[in-house]
Amino acid sequence: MRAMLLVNPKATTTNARRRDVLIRALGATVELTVEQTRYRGHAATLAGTARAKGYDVVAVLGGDGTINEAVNGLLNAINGDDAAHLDDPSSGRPALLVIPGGSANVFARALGLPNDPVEATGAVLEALRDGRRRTVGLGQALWEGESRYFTFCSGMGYDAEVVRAVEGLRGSGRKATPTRYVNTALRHYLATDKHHPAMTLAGPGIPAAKGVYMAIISNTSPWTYVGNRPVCPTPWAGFETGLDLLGLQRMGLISMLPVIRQILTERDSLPSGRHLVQLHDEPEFTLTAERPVAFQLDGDYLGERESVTFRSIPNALQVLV
Ligand SMILES: Nc1ncnc2c1ncn2[C@@H]1O[C@H](COP(=O)(O)OP(=O)(O)OP(=O)(O)O)[C@@H](O)[C@H]1O
Repeated sequence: MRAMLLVNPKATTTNARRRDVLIRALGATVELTVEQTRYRGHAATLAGTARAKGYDVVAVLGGDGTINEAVNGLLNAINGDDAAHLDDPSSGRPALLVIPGGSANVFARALGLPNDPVEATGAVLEALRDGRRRTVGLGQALWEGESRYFTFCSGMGYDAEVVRAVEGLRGSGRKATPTRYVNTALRHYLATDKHHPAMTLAGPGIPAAKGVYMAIISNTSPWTYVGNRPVCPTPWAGFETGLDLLGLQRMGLISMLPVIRQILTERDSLPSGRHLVQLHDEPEFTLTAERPVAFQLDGDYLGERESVTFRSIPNALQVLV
């Protein structure tokens, strides 16, 4: 079995020692090629090359950003995606293996992997030896002739504004810790527009919902973690179903506090409240905005957009887990 390991040396919790331990462990089980990412987007190119060269596995040591790039490289194949037309498209692409090396590691943890890289390495090695695979669906966002796949979430509005603000802080050298996200979210709440909702949600078979301030689009649950606590605005979302959505039509504290309390409490029922828009297991929907709205995907800020379509891509990848 041939595997390409992509290491992002700049990811928050990745270091040379962890990388070397992992290389030794994986190298004893598979024929291993190791590549370090050198710039933004490099993981996509490397994963695309791995697929073109017929590798069986693409392994990633890094955070959710690097995993997102690798997944996009695997699906946007260099010579076109000939797997999309297979009954099971995942079987025509290298399998994915992830070892958490970022700050939040949402994708890895949502798959049930331990957040500790050493323990996670043990778990994925076992999966590799036993051939244990899980087929997962992905989300795809499409806007203005562009598109990108996402593994766990996308968002428009306030949450994307917070992602943008945290990215700004990281640009000035500060790390993205859970505390920093929470503090930035609280500070930014004072600045976000709470009086002029910009978005309308619509889709095939979905009644139009107007006046949406922010929307979280999920391919799995949890949406994120604050430390060890899972945050679940869309508790029914899963890798094996279509996309879920939670939209907020009120941004005042009286409306938001009960919702925040509910999504921070582990529960199987959907959040309840009068000004919520919720979708479960949908193949496609579109958010259109009266003015450009902040947009994020797997925690990566992607600018301001006026219309984004979200599509579920079933059976997209096999993950060794
Ligand atoms: N050599 C590099 N130098 C600078 N940036 C890089 C390099 N290699 C990859 N990147 C970029 O770093 C970004 C962040 O990496 P990654 O997501 O792996 O770690 P993280 O940000 O610590 O984790 P998380 O996404 O969980 O917060 C990615 O978008 C990737 O494009």
